Formats: sequence, C-alpha cells, structure tokens
Amino acid sequence: MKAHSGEVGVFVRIRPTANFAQDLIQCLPDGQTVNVHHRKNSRKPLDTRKSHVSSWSFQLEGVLRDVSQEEFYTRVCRWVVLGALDGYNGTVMCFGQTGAGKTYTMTGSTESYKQRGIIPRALQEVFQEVEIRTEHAFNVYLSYLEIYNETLVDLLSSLQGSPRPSPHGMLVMEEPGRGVFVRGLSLHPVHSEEEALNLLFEGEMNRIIGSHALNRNSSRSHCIFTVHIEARSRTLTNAKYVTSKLNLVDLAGSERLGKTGSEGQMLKEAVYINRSLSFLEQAILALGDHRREHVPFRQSKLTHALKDSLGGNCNTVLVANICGEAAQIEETLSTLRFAGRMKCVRTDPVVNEHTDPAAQIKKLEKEVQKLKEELSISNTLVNRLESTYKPLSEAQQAEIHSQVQRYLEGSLEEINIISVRQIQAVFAQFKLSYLLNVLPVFYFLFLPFSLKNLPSLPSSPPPKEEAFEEFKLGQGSKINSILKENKAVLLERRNLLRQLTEEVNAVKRDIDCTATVIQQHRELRGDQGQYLVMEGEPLLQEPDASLLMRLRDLKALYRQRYEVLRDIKAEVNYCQHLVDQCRVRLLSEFEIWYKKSFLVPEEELDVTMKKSLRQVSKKPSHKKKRKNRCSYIFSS
Ligand SMILES: Nc1ncnc2c1ncn2[C@@H]1O[C@H](COP(=O)(O)OP(=O)(O)OP(=O)(O)O)[C@@H](O)[C@H]1O
Repeated sequence: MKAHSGEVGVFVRIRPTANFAQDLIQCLPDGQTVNVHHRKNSRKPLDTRKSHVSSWSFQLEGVLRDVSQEEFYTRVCRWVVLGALDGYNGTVMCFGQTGAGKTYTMTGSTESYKQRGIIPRALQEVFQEVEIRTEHAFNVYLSYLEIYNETLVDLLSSLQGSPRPSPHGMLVMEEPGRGVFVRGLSLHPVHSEEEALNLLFEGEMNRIIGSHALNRNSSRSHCIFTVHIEARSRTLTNAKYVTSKLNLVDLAGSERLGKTGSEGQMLKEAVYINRSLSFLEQAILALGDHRREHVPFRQSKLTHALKDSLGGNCNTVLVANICGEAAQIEETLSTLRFAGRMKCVRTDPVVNEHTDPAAQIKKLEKEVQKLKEELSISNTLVNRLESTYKPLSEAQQAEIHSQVQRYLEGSLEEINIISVRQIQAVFAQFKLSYLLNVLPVFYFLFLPFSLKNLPSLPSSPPPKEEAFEEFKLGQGSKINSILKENKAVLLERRNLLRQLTEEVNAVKRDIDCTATVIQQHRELRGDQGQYLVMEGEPLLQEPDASLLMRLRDLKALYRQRYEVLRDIKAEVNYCQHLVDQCRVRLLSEFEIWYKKSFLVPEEELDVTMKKSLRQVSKKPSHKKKRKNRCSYIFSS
C-alpha cells in the first residue's frame, strides 16, 4: 500500500433521516459533490418573503449517504490502516455537530456486529495482516486518550501494568526522532484482535464511568485511540525497522451556544469544545496556507496532541458527519466549510524508518570478524606474519616512544612500519612530543630524554615502585611536575564546571516554576470563564506581564550560562586529555629508564622490542661494537 501523497482525504457522511431536506441539500451523481442552499430564515420555512437564499457547492473525495459500515470502512479507511502497517503514520478523524454520527462512524453501534465502526474494523485488519505478512515480526501497542475541558485523561490507566500516574499529570511533549507524544499516557502491548477489542471496551467503559462519577457528558470530549505499530523484517538481518501511529479520532460535537441555550456545566463544556475546535480550524487554515511559516499547534491540547497527525508526514482522512434535516442546515454548512478547508492541507507521507543501535553493533561486529578472517587467509597466502589486533603492550609502547625520540634526535634514521596499530602509536608519540614542545606551559620545562646521564648500573634491579619514586625525583622530575601542574589545572576547571552546572540547573528550575505559575494563571482564568468567546473566536488574556518578562529574562540568562558551561566542559575534556598524555609519557619514559638503568635481561623484553633492536644492530653503526649485548643497547 503506497501513501496518498497530495491532499487530505475528505469525506462527507450523511446520517440517515426520514426528514432529509431534499430542497436544501443535493448530492450530485458524481458522488463527490454536495450543494447546499440556505435561506437566512430557514428556521421558519413558510415565511419566505424576506429570506435571502445563498448556495454553496462543496467538492470532496466522497459524499456518502446510506452506506453500510463495511462499505464506509473499505472506501474511506482501509488504505490508511494498510499504510500504517507499511510504516506510514495515519489519522482518521470524525468531525461534526452533536448527534451527526461521529461515534457511530468511529466506534459503531453496540446493537449488532455489522454495525461496528472504524476502530474495531481497523483492529481486525491489523491482526489479519500481521498473520499474513509472515516476513515481518510486528509489535502492536494501544493507547486511548480523552481530552475533556483541556484536561488529559488516560482511558486505559486502570489496566494492570500501566505506569503510575505522574504527580505532574499528563503532558503533550515533542522530542526529535520521537515526534509528538503524551507523557504519562499508558501504552499497552496487544497480541490479538480479541485482546485489542478488550482494551477498546475497557477504555469505553472508563469513559462512561468517568463521566458519571464526574457528572459530565461522555460525548463532550475528544477521544484519540492510537494503534502504535512496529515492524521488523524476519528475512533481512539489517538493523532497520519501521514504526507508525494510527490515530483514530472522535472529536466532540460542535454546537452553537445560542442555539442550545446551555448553561452551567454544559455551557462550560461547550465553551471548551468550541474553543478547541476553533483552534483546530486555525491550525488547519495555517496548514492549508503555504505562505504561513508558523502553525499555531500549541494553542490547545487537541491541536498539540495532533500536531504530527493533521497533514505533513501522515496519511490523513477527515470524515465530516452531517445531519440531513433542515433544522440543522447552519451546522451542516459550518461542518462542510471546515471540510473544504481541510481539503487544502497537503500531505507528504514517508515511511518512519529507524536503525536499531544494538542490531547495528552486532552487524558491525560480525563484519569485523569476517574481515579479520579474510585478512588472516590473505596473510597466510602471501607468507606474511600474522597481524595482531590486540592493544599494544606497555613494553611495545615504550619501544615506540624510544624509537620516536631517537628519530627526532637524529640517532635513528627511519622507523620500520609493522602494522596500522604501530603507525597510530607512532603518530600519537609525535603529537605528544609536539604538544610538550609547543605549549607555553610546558615549553621551558621540557627537556628531551638523554641517554648520556645514565646512573651507574647496580648489580640487581630494585623493585619498580621504589625505582619509580626515584625516577620522579630525578630523571622524570620535569615530566612529573608537568603532570602535577596539569592535574591542578584540571581540578580547578572541574570545580568551576560543578559550580556552573549547579547555577544552570537553578536557572532551569526557576524557568520551570515560572512557566507553571503562568500556566496556572491561564487555567484559573479559563476555569472562571474569563475566556471570552466572541463569534466563536476565543479571546485569550495573558498572565501578568511581569511574569512573562521574568520568564524571558530567565531564558536569556539560561542560554548565556549554558554557553559558558559548554566552553568549560570542552576545557575540562582538553585538560583531562593532557593529563592522560603526561601520565603515559611519564610511565613510558620510566619503563625505558628502568630497563636501561638496571640491565633488564633481554628475555624480559617484548618480542617486538627484540625485533626492532636487532634491526638497529644490523645497521652499520658509527659507534664501536661492544661484546656485551646489553651494553650495545645502551650505546644505541
Ligand atoms: N450512519 C448511521 N446509520 C445509522 N444510525 C446512525 C448513523 N449515524 C448516526 N446514527 C445514530 O445516530 C445517533 C447519534 O449518533 P452519534 O452518537 O454517533 O453522534 P455523535 O456525532 O457522536 O454525537 P456526539 O457529538 O453527541 O457524541 C446514534 O443513535 C447513532 O446510532
């Protein structure tokens, strides 16, 4: 199933009625056009003297009247569900006035199996496909979110294994790579259609129980049922996998406040619904206008939660549910206008492909192993010595250090290349020498190691610990003092870093507190009905200007301190690097000094050292050959 690139799929579904207003609503035979004629005084159809008739024509992807639930699902939703199984995000959303058939379309009627709606049919389709697509392993999870009066409710939180509700409540959030998600919303793994349906019923039940307990109307909320799908190939052993979200959204019914004459709790619910639907409309308008750079998604919980499901990287379908009666003609018109705007929103779905880091590592490890084996075979074929992939031993490192020093001093003409690892170690030694010579702090302290000032040779070597202390006071005193100095600088930088981190965290806490207070102010005003609604448009009152200014200043301070923190972090890393380098240098010089000072027998030397020493011995030397091999080592 390919994605529908282009526009959002918009369909109209007309609720069956015996009083269909034939003269006001005309469905054209093309199955895509609906014409509406509206008389200003249509509530009094007989009084036609002063009425003025206006006509509108809406062309959509489909106008569906008297279609069964099965046909509706097949024509409107099936492709979105199949797309989700292929890794495309999908959204099907029902919009319309109260009683127009949104819940019937989305969930269906409990009266008969035939009348089940989109959600149960989609769940059936998903698990049928999971059975068929044996080349993939699927993981399916469900979540069920309700938004009532701008409050987020987890309809599946009563289930076993759900995370404990966060003390901060649920929150719509965004993260790079993860997109929009609701923090604190429980996600439940399901393995069969039956298990999934049980969760749907549980959620429906919780919605009803919640509405009774809190004395509110269950159809006065927005509901988002989400099927989260993850698919991994069973045949390809690559680390790639795809994920998708299928959002099935039943919006609360839109209604005109004046018409219903509602008051108290009902009025408050209606204000919240109208406000969030008006924000939804604003977001849709912005999405449809390609010149607009900013889309106001954060104005309500609904638009924020649906941010990545209304167009863009998503197969989106809007079902505009309308009533066919003359008395509802104004609401029908307003629903069709919304549908017309939604048609302008563009979609460009792409598969959500991810790379599994653990699988990627496994794959690379296998590849390395294979390459090693191939290299080993090729070495055998050309009679080359086996390369080793183990890290260099201390003795090997000491030898490389000695070679580099002698090379720099001019006593060694060239360094024989043995392996890539050895080349890297040689370069590291060059770098270290360079750093020790050019950095001002080391410049005057650094003196190249000299073999001429060797101590007189004792008969048996002293313990290494003792010798090391002696070395640090004598031959290695310079590099030791550099190490000490660098350690002190590192400590001082680390303290500064700790101090700055605390400062930055304190500013962050301040920002969070201020933002919470601002949010509380806003909610308080909303609760007290201070959000005015004029002509369906909500008027927002801002919290105290001083709080907003404080938030702005805190954010600026945070940015500034964060930059300093970042610089200090880099300095600490650099200082740590220097300390490590000095430590290696001190140890390797000590190793050389120890061996040279205390006549370490040749057998104790590493094979690599012996080899390179022999190479040196083979070279024509301007120095006199000695009988004793050890004394020869010292002279080189
Ligand atoms: N296509 C249809 N065929 C048969 N009955 C329908 C159809 N659409 C809606 N109904 C019936 O109309 C009534 C109202 O429908 P429904 O509850 O789905 O409306 P709604 O838009 O969800 O309303 P609300 O916004 O209040 O939740 C229900 O009894 C439902 O069974």
